[in-house]
Amino acid sequence: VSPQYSYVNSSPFHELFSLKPALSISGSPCQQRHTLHASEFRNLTPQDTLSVFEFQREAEKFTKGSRECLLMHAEVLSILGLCSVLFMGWFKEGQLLAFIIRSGWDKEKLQKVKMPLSVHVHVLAVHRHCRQQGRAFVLLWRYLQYLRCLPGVRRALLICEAFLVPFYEKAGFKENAPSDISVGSFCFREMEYTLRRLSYTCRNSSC
Ligand SMILES: CC(=O)SCCNC(=O)CCNC(=O)[C@H](O)C(C)(C)COP(=O)(O)OP(=O)(O)OC[C@H]1O[C@@H](n2cnc3c(N)ncnc32)[C@H](O)[C@@H]1OP(=O)(O)O
Repeated sequence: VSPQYSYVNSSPFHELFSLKPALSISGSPCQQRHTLHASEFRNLTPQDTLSVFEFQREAEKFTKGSRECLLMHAEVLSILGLCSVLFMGWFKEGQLLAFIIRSGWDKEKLQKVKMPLSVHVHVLAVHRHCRQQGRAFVLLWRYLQYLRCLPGVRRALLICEAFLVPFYEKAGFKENAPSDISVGSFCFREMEYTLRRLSYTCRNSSC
């Protein structure tokens, strides 16, 4: 499996999840250069640090009191530099629309364990101007398909607030016992997704 994952409307699933017409995100200049892909799913890299940092800062989850969850600019830069293979962004004409980043990123762990058994999704976020259009669902689905192909990864785990449980259940996650993690007054549910191997990825492999 190539560590770089670039997905430019060419997947066999594209017809299932074709994109809606181009959006103009107000407040941020839309890049229109011909060299930019109309729509692209790819791993996030350190060059995306500023976009990710600004993006998560505006997400209401972080501005309504739960600032402990906010990753600092240096942390974002550091985690994107360490293991970009587990972070995915959805770009439209070069503009970041949505991203997923995983947690458990401390340097020691990443150096010891090249590919973890469980991937902990830390943040799934969609730009506030693009919500309620099914984008989080599409990105999550693509991310789970992608994880399936990574050797050794067996499940995806995340914690979320109760109101998002139905959303993650719709995406195939099952609720575990309530999480003992709390941030200020926020309590969380733990959700788990078991990654079943696709038959063609198992052929000629030990998984
Ligand atoms: C592991 C984690 O990251 S948990 C934290 C999730 N991220 C955040 O809170 C960051 C800020 N919020 C966001 O970025 C977005 O609102 C997201 C990621 C939660 C949802 O993105 P969207 O693209 O709008 O979601 P999408 O359109 O695919 O699905 C919408 C579904 O999400 C759920 N949902 C999204 N926001 C809410 C909300 N505020 N209240 C209740 N349900 C919600 C609903 O189930 C909805 O389903 P419906 O269309 O049947 O009503």
